[in-house]
Amino acid sequence: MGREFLDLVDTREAHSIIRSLFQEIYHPPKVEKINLKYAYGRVLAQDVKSPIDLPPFNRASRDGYALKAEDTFHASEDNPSILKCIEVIEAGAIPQKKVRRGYCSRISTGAPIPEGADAIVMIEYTEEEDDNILIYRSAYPGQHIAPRGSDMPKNEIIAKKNSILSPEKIGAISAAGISKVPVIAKPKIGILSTGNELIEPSNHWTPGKIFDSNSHSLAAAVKNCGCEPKILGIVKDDYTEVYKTIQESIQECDILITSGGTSAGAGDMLREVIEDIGEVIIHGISIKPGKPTIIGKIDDKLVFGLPGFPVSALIIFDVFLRPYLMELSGKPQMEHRTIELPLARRLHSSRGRIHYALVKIENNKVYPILKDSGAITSLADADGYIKVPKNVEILEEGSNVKVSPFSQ
Ligand SMILES: Nc1nc2c(c(=O)[nH]1)N[C@H]1C(S)=C(S)[C@@H](COP(=O)(O)OP(=O)(O)OC[C@H]3O[C@@H](n4cnc5c(N)ncnc54)[C@H](O)[C@@H]3O)O[C@H]1N2
Ligand code: MOO
Repeated sequence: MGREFLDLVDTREAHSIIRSLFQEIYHPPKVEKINLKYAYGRVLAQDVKSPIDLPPFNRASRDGYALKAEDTFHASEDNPSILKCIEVIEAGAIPQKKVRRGYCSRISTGAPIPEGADAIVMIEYTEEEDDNILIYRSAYPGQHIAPRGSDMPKNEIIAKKNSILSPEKIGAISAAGISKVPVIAKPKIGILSTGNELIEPSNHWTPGKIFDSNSHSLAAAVKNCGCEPKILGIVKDDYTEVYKTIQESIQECDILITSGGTSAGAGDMLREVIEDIGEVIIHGISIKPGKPTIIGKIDDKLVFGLPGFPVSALIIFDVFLRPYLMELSGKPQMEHRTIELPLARRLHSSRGRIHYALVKIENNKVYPILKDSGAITSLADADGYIKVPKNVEILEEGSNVKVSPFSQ
């Protein structure tokens, strides 16, 4: 007998080991400063405060005349106030003249309010007649003026640590004159497929070969967790090649995910390679599918050896990587919601391992997908999975089950 995974750990123990490894290796998360241009969707690593008052000066919020409100108190359509215009202030200009009683300045929206003025009357309620400006409406002090700091005073928090940079937040940050923001660095996740039978989907099929689907499904799942996947390609079941590739690629990423070669087959040497370069922490989890999963550590980085079967690889990713990767990238995790519905037909499970059974939901009933872990179509059909406890062998038709949907 080979030295394959004889010491299975149960899922709870596996979670507890993974949680402490992430805590030990990847905390606190790496932070990088990036240009606001690239910040959409990223997670802020610190509070961002405004270094200035916003608006930075008392600002006109309408086109019209800046004046003293008291000059207009009795103004009406029949009895306009008559003022003299002393200046025209465009947005971006600096007012040169003080507005005194009996005078006004023509002003554009966004321009600074001249000294002495305390209100704006909109251009629609005025008329220019010879040298005079006729004001047909009264104004109250402060009318159509956005005072300095009224939008956001200096040092106020614009966006909080851990918030996701939305278009609105990016707008507010740039309005404060900030062009770079500290964000949580996206963890780089290397993805390597192992197997002599594998070829790229872009290659021509030849007998005995299988298109590599794990690289692509795992890369998408990694992205969905807010991390950056790096597809490293396919490596043959050859000790030296696997050794060299893992040793080199671990340098370029924070976590390495491999698929295939975890089991007891002739070409399965992943365990040996990880042991020779670093250490194997777990080999074998009491879960179905995914039993031969390997978790190891190389150069203080984690390596997850997922089983080659596409269903097994994705289920193990979902159960043992997704929650930790999301936490690492700062991506908010939705509450793990499940949908409770009756089972459409009886489901047999194997005793002794927690069974994650793929299911489809139709007409408010849960249909188990009865293909094996190698069937990629079972994934494409599945809406999610149900968790069958390890001591349960049969779930009867009609019994209520909780479905964990794949896309949260
Ligand atoms: N004697 C035993 N055989 C197997 C056992 C066992 O306990 N004793 N466990 C079975 C279980 S359970 C699983 S799961 C698989 C896991 O095997 P490996 O991780 O070694 O995976 P491979 O043998 O390399 O591949 C399995 C299967 O998946 C296909 N595959 C692999 N990589 C990809 C990929 N990137 N894209 C698409 N398909 C892939 C591969 O062609 C195989 O068909 O072992 C069982 N055997
Ligand atoms: O553990 Mo394997 O992944 O059952 O199919």
